Amino acid sequence: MSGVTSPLTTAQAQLASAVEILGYSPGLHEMLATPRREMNVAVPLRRDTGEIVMFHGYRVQHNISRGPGKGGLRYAASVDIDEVRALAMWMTWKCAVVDVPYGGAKGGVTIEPSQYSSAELERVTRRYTSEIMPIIGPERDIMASDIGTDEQTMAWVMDTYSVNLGYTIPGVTTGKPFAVGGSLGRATATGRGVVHAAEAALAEDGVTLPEVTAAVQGFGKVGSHAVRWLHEGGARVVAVTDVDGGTRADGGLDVPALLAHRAQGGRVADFPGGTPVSNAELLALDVDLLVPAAVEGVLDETTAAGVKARWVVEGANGPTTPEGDRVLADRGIVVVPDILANAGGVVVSYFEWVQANQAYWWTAEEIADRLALRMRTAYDAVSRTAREQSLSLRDAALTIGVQRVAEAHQIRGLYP
Ligand SMILES: NC(=O)c1ccc[n+]([C@@H]2O[C@H](COP(=O)([O-])OP(=O)(O)OC[C@H]3O[C@@H](n4cnc5c(N)ncnc54)[C@H](O)[C@@H]3O)[C@@H](O)[C@H]2O)c1
Repeated sequence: MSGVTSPLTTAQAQLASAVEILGYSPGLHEMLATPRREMNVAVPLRRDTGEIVMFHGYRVQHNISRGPGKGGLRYAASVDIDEVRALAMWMTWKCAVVDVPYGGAKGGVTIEPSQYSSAELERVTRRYTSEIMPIIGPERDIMASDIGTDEQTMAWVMDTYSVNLGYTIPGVTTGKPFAVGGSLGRATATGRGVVHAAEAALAEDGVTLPEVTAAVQGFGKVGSHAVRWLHEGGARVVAVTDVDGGTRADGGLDVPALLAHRAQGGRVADFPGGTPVSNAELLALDVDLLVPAAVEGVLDETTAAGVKARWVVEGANGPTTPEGDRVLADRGIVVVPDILANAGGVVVSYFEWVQANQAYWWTAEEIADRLALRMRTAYDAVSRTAREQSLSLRDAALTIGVQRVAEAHQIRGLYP
């Protein structure tokens, strides 16, 4: 992590850059920068031992001009209101870039989930959900999983919301298990979308997946599926890390064996089919494609200078600081930005919400085809804008997203 540039500073600098390109007034800039609603809640937990501990939780609706708020729920020790504000702002631009009818939101609880039992996490989730009930709902703000939360967390949120209102409302969360109104293909969607974005970026240089080597940081809900789809697409995945470090094999990791090792509870760093590699080493490996899919701020001025990859495809939100961005751009490295590259998750979340609201479920093939089409359409629009206006892919994506949100503001008018 950079330690210098916080996620909120990064998000604000990115917005400022888009506003400058678009020539917007200071007033409109401020309106776009300011979250519409924020909720700060206390989350007391009775531990399994009977002891009471207090946590803090947040829900930020950065913008709701294009539709209900949409965004994940993060459980991590790093969570604070500013991190949630940054993540909510990125959701606003992301939903606009892939043109799903949502605003941007995010939630978080400052808790290290690995330190608590499943029963404790269930109680934290139900209490947090009850506290933010007034501002969430399928037409208000729809939650999904993020770092430290999963399908089970989303089922608890949906159940708590539904029980309190007296009937089942699957559309209040996405990323739920299929048995309670989830969508086929949601669990793998973000990773799959990352690979669609990578393929589109490579294709601009006439390169295909089987011709490239790749390194992926993060082996969670995004990283593990990105690794899987990269492998299935023919790329040679040579290194993977998670929070404890990772594994490397220059001839290519045996990805099915790594996924099986992980599924059995093994640490990536202990995978017998590779040699150890640290997170810092992974970022500087001599590979074609680098996919940071873990946490914010890992590519700063210093680490960006060591990147040897030709393409960086951002699976994580905010993995590159503005200083890191400048270094990568100066070195001619193509960065496919987070709000485009990892948007596959929110695209299939949108499909899940649509299916839940109409109580009619689509096939896995329909979902995969529609996801691929959305990612391709969004990539092409961003790439075209970048070419026509001589912008980076990041500035092009931000410009498209910010412009769509500003347009919604302008058409709706300022009340009163
Ligand atoms: N889950 C989604 O659908 C989704 C969608 C879009 C963006 N994202 C973003 O992708 C990133 C990862 O989310 P996720 O859902 O996969 O979370 P996750 O909790 O499932 O996985 C996180 C992974 O990152 C690793 N990690 C944590 N801290 C690290 C560190 N300091 N250095 C290296 N690795 C570290 C963990 O070990 C784990 O492998 C986040 O930035 C998240 O906001 C997630």
